[in-house]
Amino acid sequence: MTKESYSTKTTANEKGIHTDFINNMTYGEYLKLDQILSGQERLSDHHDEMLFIVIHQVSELWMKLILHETNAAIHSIQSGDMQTSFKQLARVSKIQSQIIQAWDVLSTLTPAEYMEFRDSLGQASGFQSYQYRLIEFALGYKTPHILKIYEKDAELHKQLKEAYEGPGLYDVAIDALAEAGFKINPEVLNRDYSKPYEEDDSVREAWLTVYRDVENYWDLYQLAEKLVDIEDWLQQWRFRHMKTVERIIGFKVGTGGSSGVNYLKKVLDQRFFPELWSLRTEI
Ligand code: HEM
Ligand SMILES: N[C@@H](CC(=O)c1ccccc1NC=O)C(=O)O
Repeated sequence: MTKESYSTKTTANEKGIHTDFINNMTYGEYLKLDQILSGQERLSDHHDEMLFIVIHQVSELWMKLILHETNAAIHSIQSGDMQTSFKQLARVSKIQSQIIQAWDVLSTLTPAEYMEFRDSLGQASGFQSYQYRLIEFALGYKTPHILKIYEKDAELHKQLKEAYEGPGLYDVAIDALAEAGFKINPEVLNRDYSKPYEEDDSVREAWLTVYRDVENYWDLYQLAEKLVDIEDWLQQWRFRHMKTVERIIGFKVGTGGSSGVNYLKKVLDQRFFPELWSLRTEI
């Protein structure tokens, strides 16, 4: 052994080992494909259960990126970096338009095929998707009973509670209105983020001015339209979910214990950024 190679060996610290691993790393190792591709375990031996699992997993992966971008956008807005937030929020909308395509694939599942493996799902339901709830919270949409679903898992419950009690995208957008000099009701500015948001006249008036005087409030206008895009896509996702469910299980009750399609129809009435919609009637 030469002195040189000996010395590299003995001085090989963690960084060296890490570099060595990266240099020899394969595509599959980097993407952890062993982990990802070993997670499609059908509980029935039904051919179509694979479709059902993959659609959900793909949707959850996209949700992970939506959360990553939305939380980053919240930070960007808080630090006054509007341009960066526009880029992040535009990406969220594009992802949403991708996820919606999944309903077309799932609609190829016939009602009879689904009924052949539905029993294997037990009481599991999309109702329990914690990433979906984290997205709702990040958008500022809070419903009091939701956290109860996760009470049995202390760590998950803690993570959700933190997001539930923190400011959402709409809260920081309203702060940006105040920052720009708009008179916003102090009760809104100091509100308890864990309470469902209630429409407010001062917020609607501020957005109205932004929409009427776009040239002077270009950043805020762009921010508002990005939020409208996101709510619009989310409602489209909800609508396609509801219609796909009706197409596949009709009006059967849900595995999660809800009334099924009628519950999903009711959820469609809930709004995220109410003033951004109501102002349009007044313009
Ligand atoms: C055959 C396909 C599907 C059927 C029959 C179905 C059915 C249902 C039903 C009946 C509910 C109401 C809760 C319950 O009682 O279970 C629900 C909720 C939900 N599902 Fe699905 N679903 C399907 C596919 C999907 C997919 C692909 C996703 C994507 C991740 C998804 C995500 C959700 C979410 C997030 C909720 C909660 C909605 C809310 O509370 O606002 N579902 N689903
Ligand atoms: N709630 C559905 C079951 C269901 O769709 C589901 C079951 C397990 C994992 C994800 C699911 N997807 C969305 O709700 C049903 O009532 O058939």
